Amino acid sequence: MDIIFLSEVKVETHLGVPDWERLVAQTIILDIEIAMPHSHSCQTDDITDTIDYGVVVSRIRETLTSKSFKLVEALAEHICQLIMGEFGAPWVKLRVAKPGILPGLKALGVVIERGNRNLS
Ligand SMILES: Nc1nc2c(c(=O)[nH]1)N=C([C@H](O)[C@@H](O)CO)CN2
Repeated sequence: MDIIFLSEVKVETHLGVPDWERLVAQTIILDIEIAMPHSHSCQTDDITDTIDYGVVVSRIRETLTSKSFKLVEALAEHICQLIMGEFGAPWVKLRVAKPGILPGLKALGVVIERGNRNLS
């Protein structure tokens, strides 16, 4: 299985349980692993045979600027479903970190995996 990774992707979004928290956009940090449906591009050297990671980042930024979530869990689910649904990835692992929310810790958040990495 081949994996595309996107490390420490900073995205502006409206997120938080209390209503006041969602009034102003905050920066979240994503670490993403995306399984490829096949490894054809390793032989063909052709961008159309793979998942274009630039397009993935653009779609994530686009959707997270237009949407608002209360829970990091719900935001993470939305991003995983977007990547699998729009880009045909059979498996995604996503870490969503909210920095600077609680005193005494750097960041908090969730890690979720969706799909089946053995399908690729
Ligand atoms: N499991 C979770 N717990 C909490 C979340 C969350 O998204 N998932 N969010 C909050 C608040 O938004 C907090 O980060 C700031 O007030 C609390 N707990």
